[in-house]
Amino acid sequence: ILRGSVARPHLKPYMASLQLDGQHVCGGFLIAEQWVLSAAHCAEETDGKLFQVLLGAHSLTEPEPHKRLYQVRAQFPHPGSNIHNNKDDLLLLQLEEKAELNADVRVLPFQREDRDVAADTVCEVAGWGTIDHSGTRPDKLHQVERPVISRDVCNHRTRHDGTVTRNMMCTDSRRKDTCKGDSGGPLVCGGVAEGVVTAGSRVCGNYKKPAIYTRIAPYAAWIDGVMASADG
Ligand SMILES: NCc1cccc(NC(=O)c2cccc3[nH]c(C(N)=O)cc23)c1
Repeated sequence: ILRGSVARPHLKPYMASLQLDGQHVCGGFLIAEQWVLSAAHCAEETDGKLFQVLLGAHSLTEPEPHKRLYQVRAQFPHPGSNIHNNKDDLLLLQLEEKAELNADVRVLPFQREDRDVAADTVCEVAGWGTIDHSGTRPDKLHQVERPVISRDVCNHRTRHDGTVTRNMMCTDSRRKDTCKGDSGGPLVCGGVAEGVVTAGSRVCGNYKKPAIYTRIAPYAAWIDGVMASADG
């Protein structure tokens, strides 16, 4: 998160850190007791290894009362996701067991109504992604508030030039923005997850390249289907 602030500890109890060999790779969030939603791009360079999911954390390194690292039973990238574009950039992770819910570990509801969030709506996004252009990685969760911009503005020739589909949404990226390692985290508007951070053009903090999110509502049926089929 560029030019945001350290989040209030444990006030985003749905946040997950997707880790490999103890290193934070991407964000994610708890959508059900045994399920985390993130971005498919996060699993691209993992060489087939499964993530571990850290829940209940504020600091990535310090001991905290409800912090716990969960093993992942299975990962389900959306079948339409691919390395060449941002389409269907969603990843479902089934935890090895149900997460123990408490004050620091909570499920976040996601939007099921497929209707665009109005432009200028101020939403918030959090993550353990890089916090400056030197690539400094924070120990503590950061957050930032960002206004939604219309798909037409985001698709302008000088911005994302028509590549933002109806299944995506954008927020203004002037100065304050998401960045490397924030992918997979939720864009939360009015207490509901409306989008999932995607790296998009990978650019951070440049107003010419607004942040792009995969809208969740269009994928509600896919999410329900995977959870139902895997839970048995
Ligand atoms: N503001 C939009 C936004 C949201 C989330 C992430 C990103 N930016 C990256 O993720 C990124 C940035 C720079 C080098 C990079 N190399 C790689 C990589 N996977 O090798 C990713 C990146 C941008």
